[in-house]
Amino acid sequence: MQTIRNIVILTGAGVSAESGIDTFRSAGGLWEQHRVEDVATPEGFARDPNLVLRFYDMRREAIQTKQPNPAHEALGRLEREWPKKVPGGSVTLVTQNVDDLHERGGSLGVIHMHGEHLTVWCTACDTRHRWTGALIDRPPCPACSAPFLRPDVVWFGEVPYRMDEIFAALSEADLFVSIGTSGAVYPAAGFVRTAREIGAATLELNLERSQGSQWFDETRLGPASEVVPAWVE
Ligand SMILES: CC(C)NC(=O)[C@H](Cc1c[nH]c2ccccc12)NC(=O)[C@H](CCCC/N=C(/NCCC(=O)O)S[C@H]1O[C@H](COP(=O)(O)OP(=O)(O)OC[C@H]2O[C@@H](n3cnc4c(N)ncnc43)[C@H](O)[C@@H]2O)[C@@H](O)[C@H]1O)NC(=O)OCc1ccccc1
Repeated sequence: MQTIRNIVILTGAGVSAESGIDTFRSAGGLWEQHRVEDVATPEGFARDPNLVLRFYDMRREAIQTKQPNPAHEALGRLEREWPKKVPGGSVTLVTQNVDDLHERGGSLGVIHMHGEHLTVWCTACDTRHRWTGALIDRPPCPACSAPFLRPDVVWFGEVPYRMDEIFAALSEADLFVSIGTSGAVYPAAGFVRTAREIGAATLELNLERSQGSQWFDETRLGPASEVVPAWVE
């Protein structure tokens, strides 16, 4: 039995579903209400910036009324307890989510590979800042005062954030765990195969089988608020 020291965890929208945040591909999900190419691509933003800014202002407002659930809290606990239990051991939490529920659930150093809704990006002076107000009102950039702030999220066709850190953690992983993701979006959906290639054990915790289930040693089905605390305990 391989000793587990370094754990890499990837989460998706499913970990926040029970906090009342829409997932993307489920019935009535975000991608049913909005065309991806209109609201989550640089081309869509160029075509109709107001539509995109309203879409992210709406999501940001909704997310701020939500609370972390037992899945977020259990992952926060794991991150704190694991190094005590396994000296030198590590937990790296990578999320595709732009919400801050992992942080409010007690996780530190979360890698938001697709960005965060609480930061904004000035496309005039290429600086990032804490979100201050609805972007539809074109608030001035705190650094250059230009009115060109956009959501600090990774749109389709854009390069995800902190990929080198993610691949460095994957290359050291003994265990890769995927939670609440459909495995539909790359490069995140490819991490399980990278983990397998370097010999890590792979575990999927999800409500239903995903597009990547065949790549996992084990899949445990159920709501994240139940299967994640059960796995952490
Ligand atoms: C659609 C797909 C085919 N297209 C892509 O993957 C594209 C193109 C592409 C690249 N490589 C490829 C290879 C093959 C094919 C296509 C590609 N990828 C890109 O463009 C990426 C950028 C993609 C990022 C796009 N931005 C998002 N989000 C931010 C904005 C925003 O949030 O608005 S993606 C967005 O959608 C994805 C949604 O997926 P999930 O989170 O999984 O959510 P979903 O609703 O689909 O599923 C929910 C799951 O939870 C489960 N669930 C539900 N409730 C619960 C519950 N209660 N408990 C447990 N589980 C639950 C469900 O069963 C389900 O399985 C997330 O990634 C999310 O961040 N960029 C890139 O590749 O750049 C180059 C590159 C690559 C590598 C290195 C350098 C350069």
